[in-house]
Amino acid sequence: MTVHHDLNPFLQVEGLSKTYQPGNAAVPPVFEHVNFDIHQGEFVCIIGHSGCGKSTILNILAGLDDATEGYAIMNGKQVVGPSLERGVVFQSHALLPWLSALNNVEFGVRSRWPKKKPDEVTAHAMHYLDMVGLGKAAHKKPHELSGGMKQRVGIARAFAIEPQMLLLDEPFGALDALTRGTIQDELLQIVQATRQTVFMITHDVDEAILLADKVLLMSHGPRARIAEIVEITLPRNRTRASIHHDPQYYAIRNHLVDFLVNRASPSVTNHASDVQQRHQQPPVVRPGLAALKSETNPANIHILQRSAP
Ligand SMILES: Nc1ncnc2c1ncn2[C@@H]1O[C@H](COP(=O)(O)OP(=O)(O)OP(=O)(O)O)[C@@H](O)[C@H]1O
Repeated sequence: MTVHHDLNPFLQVEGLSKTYQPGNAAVPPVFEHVNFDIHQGEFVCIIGHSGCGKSTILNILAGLDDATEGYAIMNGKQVVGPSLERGVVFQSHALLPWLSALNNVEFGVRSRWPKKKPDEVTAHAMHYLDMVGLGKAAHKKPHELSGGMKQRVGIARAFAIEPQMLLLDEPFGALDALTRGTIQDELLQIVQATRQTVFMITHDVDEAILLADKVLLMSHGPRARIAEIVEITLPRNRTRASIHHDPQYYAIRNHLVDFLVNRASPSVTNHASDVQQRHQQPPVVRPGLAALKSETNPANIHILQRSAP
């Protein structure tokens, strides 16, 4: 787990709110007072019930939608409009159907570096296709690829432009469980190799624990908020096969599921003024470390020893 001490986060989201009918007081904002930071190289997941505004937040970070209030500052500049500095992958792969997998990735690479020579563009694109295990399928057209392979091409294309920030909107949502697991492993390896900064929406608690440094938990809308930030304190060398054996795993998993099932309704006990709330950072919790402490607590070790056969 990397501990970040820099005071200037790479991405700073401050007082963000979205109202679809700003002039109509009867229509409350979808979300409000959304504050969080993302540091360079961090992988951040956001989880919350359907309709709380996750995709809207991602689209605002991508520059594809505008906030009603508040702003996002990336690398010292306010996010306004789309940019190749931010790569986006949606649930549907959005490949150009008449181009091969390689040509689809090359298309992104050429847009990002128009002066790159053709053989450099190809080598660069192949490097990322190899990373997602598609080197051999590089010349196939999208209709010749499975759903999982198409999504891999989309991921290769997004990583290949080496954006400052990658925004993933449920990229594996439409895939079967087996394919999803394989691509999660690949993504984990790529992220560990590139230290790419990622903001990802997922509905899958296990996916979030596997991939994220921290998970933003969103309360229900309307007036949804980031209710809590959960630090995933598991060591970074995670694998899908071994993660369940870590004593922290179930504590973190239970914490996330408990939030979604029991605690996602907005709190009515926040007495801070509207202005205070607009700048209030969500509490940060580390349920994994609490589990580790209780494991090393002499009282618990005693119980474990007594109950051993
Ligand atoms: N163009 C629009 N006009 C009016 N309301 C909208 C518009 N787009 C989204 N909304 C509403 O804003 C809310 C948030 O939508 P959003 O897609 O961001 O939620 P989400 O958390 O990503 O949902 P899901 O998990 O189902 O994808 C929803 O209640 C939705 O109906």
